[in-house]
Amino acid sequence: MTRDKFAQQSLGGTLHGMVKKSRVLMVGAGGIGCELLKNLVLTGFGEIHIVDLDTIDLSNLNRQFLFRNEHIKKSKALVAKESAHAFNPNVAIEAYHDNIKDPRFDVAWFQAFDIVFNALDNIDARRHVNKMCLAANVPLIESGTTGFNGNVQVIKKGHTECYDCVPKPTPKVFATCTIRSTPSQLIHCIVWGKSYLFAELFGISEDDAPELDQSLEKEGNNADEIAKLREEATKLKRVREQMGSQDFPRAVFEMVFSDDIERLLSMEDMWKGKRAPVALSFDKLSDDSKPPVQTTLSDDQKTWSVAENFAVFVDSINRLSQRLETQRAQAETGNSAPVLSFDKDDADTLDFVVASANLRASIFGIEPRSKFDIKQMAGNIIPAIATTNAMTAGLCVLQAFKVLRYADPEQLKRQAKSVFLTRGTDRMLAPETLSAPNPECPTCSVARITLTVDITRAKLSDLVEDVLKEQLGYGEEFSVTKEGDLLYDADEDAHLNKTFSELGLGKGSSVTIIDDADEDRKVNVELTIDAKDLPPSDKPINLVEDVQVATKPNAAVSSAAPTTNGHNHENANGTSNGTVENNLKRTADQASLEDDLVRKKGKVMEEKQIMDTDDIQVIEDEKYDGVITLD
Ligand SMILES: Nc1ncnc2c1ncn2[C@@H]1O[C@H](COP(=O)(O)OP(=O)(O)OP(=O)(O)O)[C@@H](O)[C@H]1O
Ligand SMILES: [Zn+2]
Repeated sequence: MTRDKFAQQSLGGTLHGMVKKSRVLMVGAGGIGCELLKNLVLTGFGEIHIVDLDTIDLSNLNRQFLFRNEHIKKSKALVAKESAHAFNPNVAIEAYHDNIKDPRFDVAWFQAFDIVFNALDNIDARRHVNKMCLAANVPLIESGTTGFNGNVQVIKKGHTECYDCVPKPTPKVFATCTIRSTPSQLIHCIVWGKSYLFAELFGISEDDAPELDQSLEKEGNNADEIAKLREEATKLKRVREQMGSQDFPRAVFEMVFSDDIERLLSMEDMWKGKRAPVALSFDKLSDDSKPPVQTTLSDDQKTWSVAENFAVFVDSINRLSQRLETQRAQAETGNSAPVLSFDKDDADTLDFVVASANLRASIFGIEPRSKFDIKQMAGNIIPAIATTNAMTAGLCVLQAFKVLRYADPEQLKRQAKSVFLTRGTDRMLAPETLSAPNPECPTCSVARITLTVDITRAKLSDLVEDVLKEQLGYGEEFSVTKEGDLLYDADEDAHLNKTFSELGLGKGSSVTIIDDADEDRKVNVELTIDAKDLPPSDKPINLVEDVQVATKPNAAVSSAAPTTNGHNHENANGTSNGTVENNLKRTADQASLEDDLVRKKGKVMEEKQIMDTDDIQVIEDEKYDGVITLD
């Protein structure tokens, strides 16, 4: 019996032949990636390339089953290749321990694949691969999971929505005043410990903290309170100068848990109808009885008492100060001063944030939590679930079959699905028809033009004046951006005299041109740079071919975002939550009625040995103890 007999039987000869001949790329070899690679190898995908920049961590082993203890600190891509190859030596696997954003993975490299799979954990890398697949015109199967939710989406340039067609929500931010003056939940105290106290003492200042919303200050609200908060931060900077002295823990403690709280209390208006905070005393807590700090630290599931949190606070602040002092002593003069950053897996930083958050919580009458719980909250951790990854990876392969089978893109659009995996609704899997591209999408509704540029000679002004205004016919109102950062518009001319290399624009990088004219607006254009040394007598920047930029159809502006599916609530991990809100969906009752038909049909299929992977729907059927029926 040949190794691929079963794959051939279940897929049928034609599709199986296509699978065997295919050349695919998998980006990311983590939770979804390990499952997906196993599926691809066992199904017999002929040539599989894997890219992952990371090394294996102990915390990966519970679900990333291609990795074992002895692989810790080794490259994920290389170990995944070795482990998976043993499942099917007929498959060729190539592994790269690298960032997918590396210039060596250019458009031509992407073009050599039949399908690209994203098995990533961050929006930035997903957007990059999305862009490369659009540029290379290669179908992309995008996937993501968060806890029990998963989703898979097929992206085909010009025919379906791309990853950027539906804008992604920005991460949650908290108002500064809630964090600094009036916390009402433990998460506010954790953000305070992590993004304010820790950052001010050991890291970069709060001005750079992404979780704090500074807009209140900009709008001039609560002027007195803001002034007070600024004063506190300045005082804390002075306390920071005492780092290394024996009195440092006391100085920090008394400032943030005693003096600042007393000052807050003096703003009586703030506490009308609210529980007023109660300041803590360093001396009293020093005298309170508590176990040795190592005993407290050894139990991360227990909620520590105020005295225990106090002991951990003092202990961790000493550990962190010593570490920073040592780093400073070793730092070379002339380099910027070393700083520490919060990492949920760095025990010193986590202990400090847990103790600080719980002490602050006790001041404001908020329920404290265990170190284990606070680690999840501080690290924005949503537990990764192996089963969700496995199901999602399975769905990726089912969609890949459609990509291989339907060469005609419009047929593919009709046959392939965007699938949502979710709990808490009638159906675990909700397949959806793919939407058409959003005509306003900043990524896929763009025209792509290549420029030959001598990057050491060409200036931004050459691009603006010679290429855009002169050759492509832009008026005065347009902007030039690089990865979302503004380089030029009618009010921003600071960079005009800089060369491309000074602006960090080299081979393969690109800028986007957005026309802001009132009428006949041109479609967005992405200019990709082909860096070349050009003779000094030549112009330093040239269009590769004669092009004209089309104008936007007026109607498209209002018909913009295809938000018909109500599914696009993306969370931090980049997966949508898959809530079923669409009226077009069948109800549970309808679904179970259909189940009977499905089962009958299944029987007939079994008898006739018809193997057709199209239109697979999975329905959880409670009447039959959660049996899953494939239609
Ligand atoms: N730019 C990138 N280039 C290549 N690989 C990337 C890039 N960004 C992320 N990855 C990889 O994508 C994978 C995503 O896997 P997963 O979501 O399971 O994350 P993880 O880091 O393995 O686990 P966790 O974040 O839950 O600890 C990781 O292995 C990560 O290294
Ligand atoms: Zn798009």
